[in-house]
Amino acid sequence: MPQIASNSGKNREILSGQIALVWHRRDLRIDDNPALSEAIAQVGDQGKVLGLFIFDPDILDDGVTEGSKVDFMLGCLRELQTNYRRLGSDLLFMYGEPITSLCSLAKAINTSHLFFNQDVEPFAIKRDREATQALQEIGVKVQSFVDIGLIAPDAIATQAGEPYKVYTPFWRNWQSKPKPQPLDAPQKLTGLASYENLPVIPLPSLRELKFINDITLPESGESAALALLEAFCDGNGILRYQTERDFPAHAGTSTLSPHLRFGTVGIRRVWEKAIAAQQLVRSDEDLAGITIWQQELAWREFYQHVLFHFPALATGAYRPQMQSFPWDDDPEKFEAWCAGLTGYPIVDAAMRQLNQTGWMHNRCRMIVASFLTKDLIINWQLGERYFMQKLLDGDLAANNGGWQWSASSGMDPKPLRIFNPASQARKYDPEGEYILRWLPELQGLTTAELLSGNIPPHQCQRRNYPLPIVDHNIQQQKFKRLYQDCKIN
Ligand SMILES: Cc1cc2nc3c(=O)[nH]c(=O)nc-3n(C[C@H](O)[C@H](O)[C@H](O)COP(=O)(O)OP(=O)(O)OC[C@H]3O[C@@H](n4cnc5c(N)ncnc54)[C@H](O)[C@@H]3O)c2cc1C
Repeated sequence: MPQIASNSGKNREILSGQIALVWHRRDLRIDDNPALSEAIAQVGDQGKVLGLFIFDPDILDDGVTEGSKVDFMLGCLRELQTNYRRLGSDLLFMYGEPITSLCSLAKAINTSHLFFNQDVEPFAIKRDREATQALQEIGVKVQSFVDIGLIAPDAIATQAGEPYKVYTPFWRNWQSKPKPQPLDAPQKLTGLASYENLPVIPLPSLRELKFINDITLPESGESAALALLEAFCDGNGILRYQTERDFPAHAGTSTLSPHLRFGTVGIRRVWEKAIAAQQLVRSDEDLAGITIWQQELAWREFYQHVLFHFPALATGAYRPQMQSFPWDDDPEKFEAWCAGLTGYPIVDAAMRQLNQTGWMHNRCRMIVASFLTKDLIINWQLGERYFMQKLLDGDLAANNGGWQWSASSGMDPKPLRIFNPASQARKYDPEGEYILRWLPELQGLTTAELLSGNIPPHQCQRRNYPLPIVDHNIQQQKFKRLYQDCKIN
C-alpha cells in the first residue's frame, strides 16, 4: 500500500533566516493552505517564503488538457501571485520537467526546504516521490501535507483494516471522524531582495502556452471561490440543496467544483462553512439539505480514497468481468454524443452545456454517461477522456469514479443501472426548461415532444435536429445480454 505522510506540524523545526519554497500544484490559494502555513511557521520572522508553480509540458501537451482549463488556471495563478506580492514575497513560475526545474531553482536561491501539499493521483504520487528523492540528494529537506481531503486516504479503513470499496460504510466512518480546522491566510511574507538571474519566467499568457479558449469562463481565483462558498452556505443554497440539487434548470448546487479541483478554496474552509450553516438551521428540511451536501463532499473523498488505494482504477475497469466487455465503439455515434446530436434532447442539452461552459450538472452527467455506455454501448473510457478534456473541474478521482459507477464497471454493489433518458427528463426537467436553454432550435415543440424525444421527422428536419441515433429499448436489452454474458464467462 502506498504511504502518505500526515501533516507534520508537531515535529516543527525553526529554520530561522532560511529560504523555504512552497510548490503549488492544485492548491492555488493562500488561505487554509497547510504547506504555506507550515513553511511560514518554520522559517519564523527572519526567514523567507517563496511560492513556486511549474508548468509541466507533459501535462500541458497530454492531448487531454484544453485551453479553457488552462485559461481558468492562469486566472487562479494571477490572483495567487498578486496575493504573494501583496504580502511581501512572490510566486515564481517555471516551465519544464518538474524535478529538474525544482533542483535548479533550489540551487539558484539556496533553499534548504521545500513544502508541498499531497495529491492522490498515481502520476502525482510517483512524481512527488521522485522529486523528494532528487531534492534530498542535493541537501534539500522536503515536507508534504494532507490537503485535498478532510481525512487522508490512509487515515480511514474498515474494521478489518482494509480500504473501503463501498460508499455508505465509508460515509458512516468518515462523518464520525473529527475534521481539521481551516488555517488562516498569512498576513505577511518576506521574499528575496532581488529576483534577477533566476531560472524563472513571468506568468505566461494562454497564447504563449499555445492554447486558445473560446468559452466564457466562470470567475477564477481564490476571492471568487470564497464568494461562491459564502453565497451558497450563508444564503439558502445549502438549505435547499436536498430539494433543488437534481433539477438542472435550477441553480441548485454550489458550482464550486472547478475551485475544489484547482484548490482555490481549502476543504477545511468549506467544511467550516457547512458546519456554521448547520448551527443555524430551523427545520429538519434545512438540516437534510446540509447533510446531503456534506455527503457529496464525502463522495469526493471516497473517490480519492479508492483511487489512492487502487491506482489501477485510473487505467481500466475495477470489475474483472468488465475488463473485456465487447463495447461497440462506433466513432460516428461517439462524435454525435460529443457534439450533442444524438436526437435525445436531454442528452444533447447536457452535452451542449458541457461544450459551451466547461461544466455540466451532476444529474446530466449521470444521464449522458449512462447513455454513452448503455445506449450507445461505447467504452466509458472514451467518455471519461472527453469529460477530462472539457470539464473545468475535470478531476481523475471524481471523474473516473463517476464513469465507472455509470458504466457498471466500478465498485458499486448494485452495478447494473440503466437510465431511461425520457423518464429522467420527465422527472428532473418537467417543463423542458433546461432542454430549451441548450437546444434553442427545439423552440415551438410541445413539452411532451421535448421530454420524450419523440419529435416528428419533419419537425427534426426543419430544425436541422437529428432523429434518435439509436432505440433506447433495443439498446438496453442488448446491453443487458452482453452484461449477463460477461458475468457468466
Ligand atoms: C460521469 C461523471 C463524471 C464526473 N466527473 C467529475 C469531475 O471530473 N470532477 C468533479 O469534481 N466531479 C465530477 N463528477 C461529480 C459531480 O457531477 C460534480 O462534482 C458536481 O456536478 C459539481 O457541481 P457542484 O460543484 O455544483 O457540486 P455540489 O453539488 O455543490 O457538490 C459540492 C462538491 O462536492 C463534490 N461532489 C459532488 N458530487 C460528487 C460526486 N458524485 N462525486 C464526487 N464528488 C462530488 C464536488 O467537489 C462538488 O463541487 C462526475 C460525476 C459523474 C456522474
